Amino acid sequence: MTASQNLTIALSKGRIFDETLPLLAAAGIVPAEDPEKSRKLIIDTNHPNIRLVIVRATDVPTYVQYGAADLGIAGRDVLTEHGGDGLYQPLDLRIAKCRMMVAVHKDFDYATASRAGSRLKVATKYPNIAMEHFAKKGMHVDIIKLYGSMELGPLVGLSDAIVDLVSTGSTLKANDLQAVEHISDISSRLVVNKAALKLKFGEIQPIIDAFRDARQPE
Ligand SMILES: Nc1ncnc2c1ncn2[C@@H]1O[C@H](COP(=O)(O)OP(=O)(O)OP(=O)(O)O)[C@@H](O)[C@H]1O
Ligand SMILES: O=P(O)(O)OC[C@H]1O[C@H](OP(=O)(O)OP(=O)(O)O)[C@H](O)[C@@H]1O
Repeated sequence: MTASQNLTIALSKGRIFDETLPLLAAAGIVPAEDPEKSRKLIIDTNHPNIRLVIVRATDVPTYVQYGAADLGIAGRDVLTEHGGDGLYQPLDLRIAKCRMMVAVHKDFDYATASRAGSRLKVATKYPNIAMEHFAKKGMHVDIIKLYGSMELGPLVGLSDAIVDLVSTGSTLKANDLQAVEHISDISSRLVVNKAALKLKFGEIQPIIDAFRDARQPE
């Protein structure tokens, strides 16, 4: 019998970690620590050869692409912005579900602004997704790249619109914004380094199978 190979799984703290815990459990993997309580970036598990690395959500594809992690879990938003080079995406895990939307201040006349051929200023953390969306509509936009709190953009005159994630809608509502266009449905996916899948197939495939069986129905 050959010894099991080491596996590294990249996860982000917060909702992805929380929603991944039941899937990990279904694969028999239990983290030794809670990353919310620990400052450690490498978390051991009940398997001596499986460890978790805790990284920013937007960095998960990069760790997996370069093979610093064999597997990772990332939102479709993050994967689309990254481009997906070097990544095998076998499974939609149906977690961290939300929608990518265009939103504006509730008093802003978006219908007119988007028709008149005027340039629209759009603040977003997702410049590629936003560019593609407005290009398809034939609209000219100036993209302003932000790293968070996009909802502030229209309130302080930084932008006319935002492209951001919406779940309950309460962040938009609390900031007098409204969604005007749906760009795409978002959920998180399992991503696997393509070389690791070949070299560590015996370790990785059972995890893919366990996640597939344990995910919520559509
Ligand atoms: N309100 C939400 N409801 C459900 N899923 C969400 C929501 N906001 C974001 N997500 C999904 O969860 C993923 C992780 O979001 P999270 O808030 O943990 O990281 P982040 O703060 O967006 O990323 P980073 O730390 O890299 O800036 C996102 O990429 C998206 O796919
Ligand atoms: O429609 P809602 O249920 O209000 O959710 C939408 C909010 O969720 C996300 O932010 P998040 O909570 O991840 O904060 P962060 O981007 O600062 O991490 C997103 O960027 C919105 O601001």
